[in-house]
Amino acid sequence: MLLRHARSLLFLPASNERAIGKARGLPCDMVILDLEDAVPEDRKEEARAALGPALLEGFGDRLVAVRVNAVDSPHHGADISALSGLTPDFIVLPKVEAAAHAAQVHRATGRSVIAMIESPRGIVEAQAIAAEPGVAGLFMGNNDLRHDLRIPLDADRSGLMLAMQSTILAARLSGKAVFDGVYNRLEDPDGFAAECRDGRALGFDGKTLIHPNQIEPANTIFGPSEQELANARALIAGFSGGAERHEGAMIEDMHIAQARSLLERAGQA
Ligand SMILES: CC(C)(COP(=O)(O)OP(=O)(O)OC[C@H]1O[C@@H](n2cnc3c(N)ncnc32)[C@H](O)[C@@H]1OP(=O)(O)O)[C@@H](O)C(=O)NCCC(=O)NCCSC(=O)C[C@H](O)C(=O)O
Ligand SMILES: [Mg+2]
Repeated sequence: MLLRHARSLLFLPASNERAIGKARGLPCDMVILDLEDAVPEDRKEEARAALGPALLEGFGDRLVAVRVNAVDSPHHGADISALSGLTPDFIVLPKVEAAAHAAQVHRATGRSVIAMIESPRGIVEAQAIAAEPGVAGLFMGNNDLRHDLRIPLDADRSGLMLAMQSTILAARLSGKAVFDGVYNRLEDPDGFAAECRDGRALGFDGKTLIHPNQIEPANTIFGPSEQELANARALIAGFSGGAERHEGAMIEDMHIAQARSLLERAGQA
């Protein structure tokens, strides 16, 4: 699967053997083995040691990533050493504030990097980070961002809008994939679905997740839906060029291109 086609990207602590086993049967598009915030200090070594067996057994046709600790963390060096000889599809690098940080990790691991944008400096540098050749995509880190921007955890996302749109803009300028941040409330399916719809409407390709019960709704909402696919097929079938009327709206070449990428995403191009 291409990174930009991923809808559901599930984090789990690399120290959680049960969650690793469970992920192999879940319908997520990417599994992210976390060495950073989901792993307590006294289990970092155990988490690193779990990477080899987990990656060796693999996760079927799901994309696989490892999130290391940030470049300025005391754990970063040991994380990079633990990756020697391992070949996850991507390295997720948190708290990226300079393109050079991502380039450094790409050089050290030989893997494509997904850079997390989760600080004011990261937002300001997002265009340079996304343009770095070793960077395949960007993740929003809205929890860290709320902390740095002093946005209360229970406030809506209006205070994050500039940051999210700047990150999407940066990714698109360089033709990279970009994914929405996690939703923390595990027992609020309506709130989760609303945030997925909001994320898709903003332009994110998919959503990072923290729990199995978030996968199906993310897959559905980042879809595309059967109705959207039917509309796309009808649009392409009826189009002969220039500006035309289609079901009461003007369509032009770019609408056909958009319809084709929807079909491509659904494997129906
Ligand atoms: C959030 C959790 C700690 C909740 O755990 P728990 O209450 O134990 O979950 P459940 O009892 O509901 O679990 C039911 C079964 O599902 C499995 N499970 C749970 N979570 C996962 C998962 N993420 N992946 C795979 N499987 C999972 C349990 O093992 C149960 O299975 P079974 O026993 O067989 O029935 C927990 O969900 C969790 O740890 N989630 C991931 C947390 C994480 O990785 N956090 C880091 C990413 S968040 C982030 O990046 C923030 C960002 O940096 C920012 O700044 O915004
Ligand atoms: Mg974070």
